[in-house]
Amino acid sequence: MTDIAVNITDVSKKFRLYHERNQTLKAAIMRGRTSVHEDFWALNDVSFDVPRGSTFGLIGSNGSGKSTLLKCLAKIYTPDRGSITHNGKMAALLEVGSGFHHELSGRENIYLNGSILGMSKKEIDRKYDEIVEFSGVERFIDQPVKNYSSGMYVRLGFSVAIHVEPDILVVDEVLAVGDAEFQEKCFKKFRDLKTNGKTVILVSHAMSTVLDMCDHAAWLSKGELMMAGPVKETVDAYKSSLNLGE
Ligand SMILES: Nc1ncnc2c1ncn2[C@@H]1O[C@H](COP(=O)(O)OP(=O)(O)OP(=O)(O)O)[C@@H](O)[C@H]1O
Repeated sequence: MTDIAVNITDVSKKFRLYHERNQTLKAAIMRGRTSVHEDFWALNDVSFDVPRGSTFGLIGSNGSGKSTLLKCLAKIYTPDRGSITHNGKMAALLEVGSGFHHELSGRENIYLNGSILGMSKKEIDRKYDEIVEFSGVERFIDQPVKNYSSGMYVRLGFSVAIHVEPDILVVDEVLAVGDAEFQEKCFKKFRDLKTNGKTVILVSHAMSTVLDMCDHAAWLSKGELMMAGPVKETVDAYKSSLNLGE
């Protein structure tokens, strides 16, 4: 078995930025089907490995490409160049409410989201009570989730994701919307996963959290990898770049 949970090699991802030169309907009709756009590379030749069993922080300023990279990991986006390979079962919690159907109840969404993440109905039946208990939203479990607060969404989403028992758990900044008690519960869960040799990849703007939780980190800036390695060195380098006005 390899010591690498995720290998990212020369990953680039581009988006199209559309520019409307003239906003009138007449101009749009005259222009026909052609549109004016430029290619924007949100990730540019990014390569690094995530060691198995590490808690790995992804850091960098707003718009540096962290969420785009996580979406490539979770196969929501396909990179335009490069490759990503991972060893083991992956579960991802990316945006508040992603994978949930707003009209359905919390109970129905546990089954929907659980099966999207690869659990069988039998497995969800078995874990259902634990999922609800960890989420702390028991009272509202039969209400449509469109009435949930963002913290409640994240509680339920996180609870489903960890009950998939993934080898690699990928979490975007979403935990920040949970309250202090729930965040502490999540951090405890990260420690348990680490003790059991599982890998956690998380995005955070809170450097104290990254230093506290992670052993490794990668720093992205404007879609490029600036540094990947032990957490302290990487966070220090990122912080000094901010003092210098990166
Ligand atoms: N679907 C999209 N279409 C066009 N541009 C996009 C799209 N998704 C992301 N981008 C652009 O890609 C860049 C990287 O965005 P991304 O969300 O990955 O950054 P981030 O590091 O996660 O930022 P933040 O810390 O603010 O969450 C940004 O400039 C953003 O505008």
